[in-house]
Amino acid sequence: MSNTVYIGYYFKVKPVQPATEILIAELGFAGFESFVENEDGVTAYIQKNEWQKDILDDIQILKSDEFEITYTFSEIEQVNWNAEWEKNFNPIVVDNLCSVRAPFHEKANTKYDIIIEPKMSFGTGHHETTHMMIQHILNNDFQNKSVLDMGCGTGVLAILAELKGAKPIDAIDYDNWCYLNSLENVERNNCKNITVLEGDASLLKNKKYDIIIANINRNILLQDMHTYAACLNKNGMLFLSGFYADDIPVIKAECKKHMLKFIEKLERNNWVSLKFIN
Ligand SMILES: C[S@@+](CC[C@H](N)C(=O)[O-])C[C@H]1O[C@@H](n2cnc3c(N)ncnc32)[C@H](O)[C@@H]1O
Repeated sequence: MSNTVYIGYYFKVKPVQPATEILIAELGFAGFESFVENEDGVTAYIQKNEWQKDILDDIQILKSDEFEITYTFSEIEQVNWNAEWEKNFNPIVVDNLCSVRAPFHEKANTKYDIIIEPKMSFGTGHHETTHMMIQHILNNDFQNKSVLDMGCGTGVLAILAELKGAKPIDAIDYDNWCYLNSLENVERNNCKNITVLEGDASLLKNKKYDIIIANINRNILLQDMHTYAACLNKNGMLFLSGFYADDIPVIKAECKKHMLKFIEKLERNNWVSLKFIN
């Protein structure tokens, strides 16, 4: 429970994605500190002493004709974050094998039981892309493989990789909150083989991995593909997600440029996740 005074903005977004994701990114840059997503959009919180009347003036997505975004806001004396997460984070189970739940949920009866304190980071397993990446990890051999989890969010994929026997594992995110949250979750799940790093693809000079997992977005993946390809050991596997079915041709073309061979596609609600090998 925090005693800080917050301003809460309640955004309704149509259609909800990808606009909500973009909105959260922009609000984060503007100083908003915490976000709770729901089926209509997102509630975003900023500390009152960080707030100004024109705080939303530079939020570009609010000016877009492609999305309809409405909002109200109000001052909140105290935010009970635990209650907020409890309301918004349901445990999930992937293929009856892996569950992702919060500490306040009951212990799951699956082979892999991952505990995530989601806070603000992406990666609760609720998102289609995380779900499919979990499926890829479940379906492939990770035993004793070196792994990079690029854009690790809460660290959920790196944690599953360790549970499947991978080592060593680097989990990287450029967002400070995700970096801190991943460190917390790695410890919470007693992982011993994961190094969490704050940064981006520029950290990957001279690094080599047997497996690279990157659930980010189309543009970052296209931009950094040459780096991923250079970091992948011979016979390595690359798992990509964070984009739509329509983006498959451009992602495949970029991979082909780097001699990465397409192997498999998973799809959920128009989001996709692809496997490549080199
Ligand atoms: C879609 S989330 C995926 C989180 C988690 N891996 C999962 O599967 O649920 C993408 C993550 O990538 C991070 N990210 C975005 N661009 C990045 C970049 N250039 N370098 C490193 N991390 C990045 C974001 O901060 C975010 O946590």
